[in-house]
Amino acid sequence: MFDNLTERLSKSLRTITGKARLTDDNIKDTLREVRKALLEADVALAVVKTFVERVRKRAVGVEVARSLNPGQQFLKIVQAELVELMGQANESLNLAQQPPAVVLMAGLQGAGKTTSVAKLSRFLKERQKKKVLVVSADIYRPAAIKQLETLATEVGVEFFPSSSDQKPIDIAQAAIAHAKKQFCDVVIVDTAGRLHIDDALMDEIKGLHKAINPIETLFVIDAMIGQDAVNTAQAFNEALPLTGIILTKADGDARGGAALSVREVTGKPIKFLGVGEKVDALEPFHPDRIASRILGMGDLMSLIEQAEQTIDKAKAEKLMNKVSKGKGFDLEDLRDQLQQMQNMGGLGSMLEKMPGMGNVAQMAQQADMSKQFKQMDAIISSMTPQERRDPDILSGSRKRRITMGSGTQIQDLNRLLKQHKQMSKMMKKMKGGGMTKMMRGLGGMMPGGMGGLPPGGMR
Ligand SMILES: Nc1nc2c(ncn2[C@@H]2O[C@H](COP(=O)(O)OP(=O)(O)OP(=O)(O)O)[C@@H](O)[C@H]2O)c(=O)[nH]1
Repeated sequence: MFDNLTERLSKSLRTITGKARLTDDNIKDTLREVRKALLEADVALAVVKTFVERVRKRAVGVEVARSLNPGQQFLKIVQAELVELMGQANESLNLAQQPPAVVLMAGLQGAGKTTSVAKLSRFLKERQKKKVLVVSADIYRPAAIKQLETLATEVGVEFFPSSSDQKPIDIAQAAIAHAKKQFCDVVIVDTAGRLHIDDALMDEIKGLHKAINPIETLFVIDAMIGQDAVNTAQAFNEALPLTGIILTKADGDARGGAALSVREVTGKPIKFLGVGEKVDALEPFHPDRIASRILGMGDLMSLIEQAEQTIDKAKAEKLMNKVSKGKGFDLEDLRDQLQQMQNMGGLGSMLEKMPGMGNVAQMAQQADMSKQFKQMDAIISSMTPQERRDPDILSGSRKRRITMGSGTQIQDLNRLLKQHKQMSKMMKKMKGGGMTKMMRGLGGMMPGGMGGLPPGGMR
């Protein structure tokens, strides 16, 4: 989401890096560029102004620490201010109340409310071991209720049936009463979408809010709507006592402005980012990590957490044992690793979180790495178990058989074998451990050891 912004900001900050001192003039020049970069990323004008002014105030007359050059010092200020802009700490959901804790979802049509209900319920179930019940109070779009039912089944949470001839308040109250009886911890209420700010529907959701008194009222907003995000967020914030925001479609090519503006204009924290269409594509929002990502410093913490969530621990351990006993990293293992990368959203999404890899990530996405992964998978699948264990036995005729079987060329197979050799060497060096360890290693290489530090990076 932040690719362009990252690129523009890095460019503008580069000019100040070479300077011996931070002066009024070079600060002014750099800030002009920063301002342009933010506006281009669709950050609201008022927010840009406040932000630039805050950075300027902090930068002017600052004592440059001996260990940092002026550019780094300036970067540190920009990072701290970005964090400030997006809210200090990650504010998770407040579910501490007599169960069930009621969560109300609000937002425009198509913002991703229903999908977010499913993602959130899965998140609460898997990460916080909560018993979740979901219900749809969208009586206008009959397919909406069915959509929620399908998603609830997919993520394995309880669905409370409703129908379009009921009243939204009755539906929500019945669901809450049912949840109490069933000892559910959380009830998530999905609501009807609005095409735009529509008085009748706004009144309806206000009434619903009053009747069920949710502990969390989450506003779901699509990052792709750019500058409009601010007006929409403001309108919802005035109508409802929002407690937080879910910013969806952060995986798309949105320019990132919404992420930077909504907190400032509503005063409400972004609590989650939607990063894909699948039900597991939800990330808790950490302003400090996002600030690092925007500044091209990567987000290793999120990557490591994600790896720990998705990587099959048993398999990783088996691999570690195998490699540490001096047995090779074979093609079967390579296939497992590729699979795990795919599960983590593919190489592009992983690279995006690595420091300085933003551009490479874009290239990887453009080159459609998933196609290459599929091709590698097809090649390995066309080998016999013996060949996978010991690729050195691959003679010319075996290679021909494999490429015929997988619909690939000899060059593709040779490339795969070369990549496998390289990975195998790397694994030996790390004595197994696969991706989690590889990323830990990367974290350790960061200036200041970001991987080992609590989120916060440079502060
Ligand atoms: N890429 C991407 N797509 C998303 C994300 N969240 C939702 N979507 C997609 O956005 C579309 C709309 O999502 P819904 O959940 O149906 O939206 P809604 O707000 O419930 O819409 P209404 O029920 O009509 O109000 C669907 O195609 C989703 O798959 C996300 O984080 N990333």
